[in-house]
Amino acid sequence: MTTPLRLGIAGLGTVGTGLIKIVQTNGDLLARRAGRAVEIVAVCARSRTRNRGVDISGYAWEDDPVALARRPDIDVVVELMGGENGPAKALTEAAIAAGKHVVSANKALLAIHGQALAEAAEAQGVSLRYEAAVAGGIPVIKSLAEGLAGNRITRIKGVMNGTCNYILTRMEDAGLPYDTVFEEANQLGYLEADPTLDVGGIDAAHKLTLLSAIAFGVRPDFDAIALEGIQRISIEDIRAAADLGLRIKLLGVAQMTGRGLEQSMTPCLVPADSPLGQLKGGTNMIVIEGDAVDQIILRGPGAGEGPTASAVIGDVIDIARGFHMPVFGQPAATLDVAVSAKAMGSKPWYLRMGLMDKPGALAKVAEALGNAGVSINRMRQYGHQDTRAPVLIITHKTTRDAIDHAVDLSMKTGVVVGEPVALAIEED
Ligand SMILES: NC(=O)C1=CN([C@@H]2O[C@H](COP(=O)(O)OP(=O)(O)OC[C@H]3O[C@@H](n4cnc5c(N)ncnc54)[C@H](O)[C@@H]3O)[C@@H](O)[C@H]2O)C=CC1
Ligand SMILES: N[C@@H](CC=O)C(=O)O
Ligand code: NA
Repeated sequence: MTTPLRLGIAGLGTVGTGLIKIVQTNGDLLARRAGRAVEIVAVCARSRTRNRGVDISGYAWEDDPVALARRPDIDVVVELMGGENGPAKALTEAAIAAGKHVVSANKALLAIHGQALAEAAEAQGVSLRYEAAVAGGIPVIKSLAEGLAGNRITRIKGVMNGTCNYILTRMEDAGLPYDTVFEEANQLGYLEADPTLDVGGIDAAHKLTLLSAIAFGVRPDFDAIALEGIQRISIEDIRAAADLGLRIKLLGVAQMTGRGLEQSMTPCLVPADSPLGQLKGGTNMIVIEGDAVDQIILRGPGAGEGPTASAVIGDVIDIARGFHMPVFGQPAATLDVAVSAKAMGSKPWYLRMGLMDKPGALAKVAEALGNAGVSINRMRQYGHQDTRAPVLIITHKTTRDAIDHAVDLSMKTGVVVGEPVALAIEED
């Protein structure tokens, strides 16, 4: 008789509760597929008594996550607490040191400490798996590390934060204000404990860090990503983009160029009728390009209870089956230090600025752009607002540095009111 695989779960919030529901509901199926029973032995959270809609009375309780990690009756520690440092890091390190496998949904922890944790796990011969950490229910880690393992990956791009996509698309479709759609995302269980990680693009950049490590064989390096959140995007931008046949997405791009690995996570404009432009709500999409496969597109729920727990249990089943893989798809010691640049390549840009409503204002801004080497493709002026004349400029292809310089020079003309908004247009 094969012994059961015994789990200890740290964190009983959205994802932890989802995991318990799957184990309790699909126990027979898991046992058949894993070849052995999967049992929850012990759990740990801040509150023992909170009503979670699941019965946890049959599991041992631990107040201290590290004590849970060290329990001799546990084979796999599932870390669903979150946080880049603190108890999540201590528990993961303790579990690895105690020779336990770890399954985690914690992209922040892995993006910042992934290299050290991977080296420790590989030295101990245990698995450290994190499918839930990137794009929730989409099996993107498996796709890259297993299905596409024979490809030289050339580019990854995609929408990797459900909260941001939910906010941007609900504001446009339902004409609802930011605060209302933010609360809806909260109710759906999409938000990080600190939601500035979501809207600041940091959560999505953590995910891109992990994908880049697997795809390009580089050490996880969060600081190598050019980063900007969606906080400055207004309903005016969403409407102006729609008028141009475009939609705003928080888009991650990682590509190997002659200059090295270029990585960015920034709000971008994409054609409204493209697969990325059509993406609604908390859905994520990852486009992967490889030398042999050409292009594949993965689309699915990137957040929420069921989808995220689905990814966690997939990792647990792999461990139950005895499947073992290096943390980032190749031994951590062989990962390169990334020759990376916080760059975005050359693209057309969207610029929205408010100009003083006086003769010559537009000419001064056009001259400023010219002086920065930025060439204008098309321009549109909107109805005046008080003494302000909003103007939209679409440039020919140019670099982020040139756009930043153009914005600086425009501000120095003295005719720009407020902060201009600059968004790259991702055409292909
Ligand atoms: N909610 C989602 O859609 C997704 C979440 N994730 C990740 O999954 C992890 C968990 O997320 P959620 O379930 O949404 O969080 P949550 O806030 O709903 O739940 C966190 C749980 O951890 C427990 N916890 C936190 N600190 C603790 C401590 N010091 N000691 C004991 N227990 C502690 C809390 O009591 C709570 O039960 C995070 O790393 C998050 O980034 C990943 C993908 C999607
Ligand atoms: N907060 C995240 C949850 C999943 O990773 C998101 O909104 O995508
Ligand atoms: Na995933």
